[in-house]
Amino acid sequence: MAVMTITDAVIADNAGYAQAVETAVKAAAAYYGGGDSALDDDAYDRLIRAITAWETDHPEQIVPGSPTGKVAGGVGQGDVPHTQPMLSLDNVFSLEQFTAWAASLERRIGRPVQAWSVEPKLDGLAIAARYRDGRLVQLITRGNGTAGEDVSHAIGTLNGLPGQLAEPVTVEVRGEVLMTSVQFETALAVRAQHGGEPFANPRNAAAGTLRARDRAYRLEMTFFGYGCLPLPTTDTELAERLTGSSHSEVMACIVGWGVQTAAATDVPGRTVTSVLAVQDRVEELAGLRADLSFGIDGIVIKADLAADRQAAGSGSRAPRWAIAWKLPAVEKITRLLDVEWNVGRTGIIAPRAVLEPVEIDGSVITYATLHNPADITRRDLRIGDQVMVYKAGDIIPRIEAPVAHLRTGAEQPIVFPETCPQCGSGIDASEQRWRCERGRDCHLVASVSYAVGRDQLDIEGLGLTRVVQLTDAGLISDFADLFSLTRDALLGLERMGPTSADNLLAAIEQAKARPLSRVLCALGVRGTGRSMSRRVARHFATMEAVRAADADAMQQVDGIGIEKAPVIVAELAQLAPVIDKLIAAGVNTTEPGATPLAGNGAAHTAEAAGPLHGMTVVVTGAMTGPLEQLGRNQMNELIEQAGGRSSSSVSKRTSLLVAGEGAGAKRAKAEDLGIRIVSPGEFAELIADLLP
Ligand SMILES: NC(=O)c1ccc[n+]([C@@H]2O[C@H](COP(=O)([O-])OP(=O)(O)OC[C@H]3O[C@@H](n4cnc5c(N)ncnc54)[C@H](O)[C@@H]3O)[C@@H](O)[C@H]2O)c1
Ligand SMILES: [Zn+2]
Repeated sequence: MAVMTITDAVIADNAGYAQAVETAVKAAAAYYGGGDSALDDDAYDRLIRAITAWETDHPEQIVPGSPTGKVAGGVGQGDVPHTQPMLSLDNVFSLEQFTAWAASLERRIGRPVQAWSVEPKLDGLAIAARYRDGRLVQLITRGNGTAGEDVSHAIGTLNGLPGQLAEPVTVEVRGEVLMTSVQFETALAVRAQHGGEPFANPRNAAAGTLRARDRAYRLEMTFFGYGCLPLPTTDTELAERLTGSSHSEVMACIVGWGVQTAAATDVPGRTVTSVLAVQDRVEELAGLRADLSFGIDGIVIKADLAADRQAAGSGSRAPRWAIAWKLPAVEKITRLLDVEWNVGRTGIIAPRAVLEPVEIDGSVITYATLHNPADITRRDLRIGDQVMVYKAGDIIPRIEAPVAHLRTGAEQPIVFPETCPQCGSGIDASEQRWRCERGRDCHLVASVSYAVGRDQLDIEGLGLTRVVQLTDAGLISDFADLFSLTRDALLGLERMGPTSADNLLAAIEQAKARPLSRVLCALGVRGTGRSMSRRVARHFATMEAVRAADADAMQQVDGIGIEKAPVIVAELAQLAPVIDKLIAAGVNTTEPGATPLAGNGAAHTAEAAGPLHGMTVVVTGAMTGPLEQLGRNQMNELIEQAGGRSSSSVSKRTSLLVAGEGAGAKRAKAEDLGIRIVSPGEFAELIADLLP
């Protein structure tokens, strides 16, 4: 199990100390008060460790408001006195630390601890529930440990804490209030309906909900008991039974009365008799953490026997007979940079959050799942939000919710797609999970639409609707099948008359003559867009040479590195059936202007002699004259055929700017940098040989 390794911030001087105390107190007040803390637990704990370190070295400078050594950082409030203090817990982070703590406890009580009770440390907030004659009469928060707030208004909203016990006993049950993930999602939805800000995480939602008095809505929470003690009016026999029994016996007793405990979960408390057995159980619980429907932030280990607990006693902040073995933090705050919409194999359109990289439990997280669009709406998520991200074990990281109070006003709404982001078809939004109307054919429609696009094979008359029609009719299973479409097959399609069919066939026929670079681009090899396809085509000159290239040969192409090369080679191999079909259909397999070299397979291109040899050329503004009809991609093709390199941004390395009408910022920048600027007309003369 991971030991905490993150180095803590170091406080440099007294002013830094004062600042740290202020930050920590503010965070704790928000944390325990049900507001949003600006810090995640990990950041808070590191701050506290830094403050503690400073105070150890400068005991004379400790300020009275310091959060260290106090229950709830000293910020808890309330006017209902506790019968016995409700304390914090001391922490350990490793087996060594736990062993040392256990040894010191055994030294203190003067005998070995015979039994340890090992329970999950539920990540919610502590509450005392007072029962009189079996009826739940009062709920009190932990507050400052000595007195808490009366939150009896929450009676009836806590699953697992019955209004009436099975026996008419007078007792105080203590336990944790939290929200399960289902309760949290419901809370977010209800809150959004009422125009409230989202809760940052389940713990925050529980804290806020427990203390809220006059909300127009009620939210359900969950209670797990982990302690029980007598009240002053408890009858003597029961009082003695409670104080004289082992912790595990008391737990069994409250379960019998109808109170829910961790025994009802996948992580029940266990009693074990050795430190090593404690460690085993801790590891087991840690392994189960990711799959739980509620948060745990550690494991609580208690001396089970009443005699051991009494002998150990308590300090002012924490009992000496119990310890929290903390697990690594699985929740961090980071920024939501963007939302991507990915289409899965079956056409499911799933949003995915792009995050400012953040380290959680040893791995760097850059993406998080958002499941479905309703998830986003429920959370009122916005681009730029600070968000609480959760990642435990092997689960996919998820965004719990935004930390709404950290908003600056610069956050932007998340734009939902109106058509399928992969193929452009309609979206079926009737269910929670959106789906492309093409379902499993989405990828086919997308890849064919891409292949026939203007910058690839440029087949006129093959818009999305036609591609969908051909796909739905089962006439194509990849874009190469287009070249074997028959007139009869086309005529069988709806809204396809003889003229349209002939036009389409003619357009397809024309596409067979496209240069190799266009054909390569149409294949849609990952990581190779238009300009990379041109470079590959010019380098190898023929499809045969491209296919014969291994990773080493592929790496000779300008811009293809050691990582990309094998990926391209592998993808081309996978596309072999499609390429074979293209060749069989008579599609052109050569690049004009490039001639293949024997030997190393690299082509000898005309570029050495080209008029733009060695130049980096940028095009901006509207083209006129002989270049008027050319799109950017075609301009770039020309530049590269002329031996130059095309680029989209002006920098010191730019050799030439072709500035058409309406050229603005790029022109100004080129002027600043003293770069040569030509008009479209001048440029056309420069490359006149290459123009048709
Ligand atoms: N993010 C913030 O700004 C911020 C501010 C303050 C505190 N915190 C976090 O709160 C924690 C410390 O606060 P704390 O004193 O509330 O908790 P603690 O870690 O000292 O533990 C004591 C609490 O554990 C809970 N608990 C859960 N399961 C239990 C079990 N089986 N038996 C007994 N107790 C159990 C009880 O509520 C009890 O009050 C730290 O981890 C800190 O990161 C965060
Ligand atoms: Zn689609």
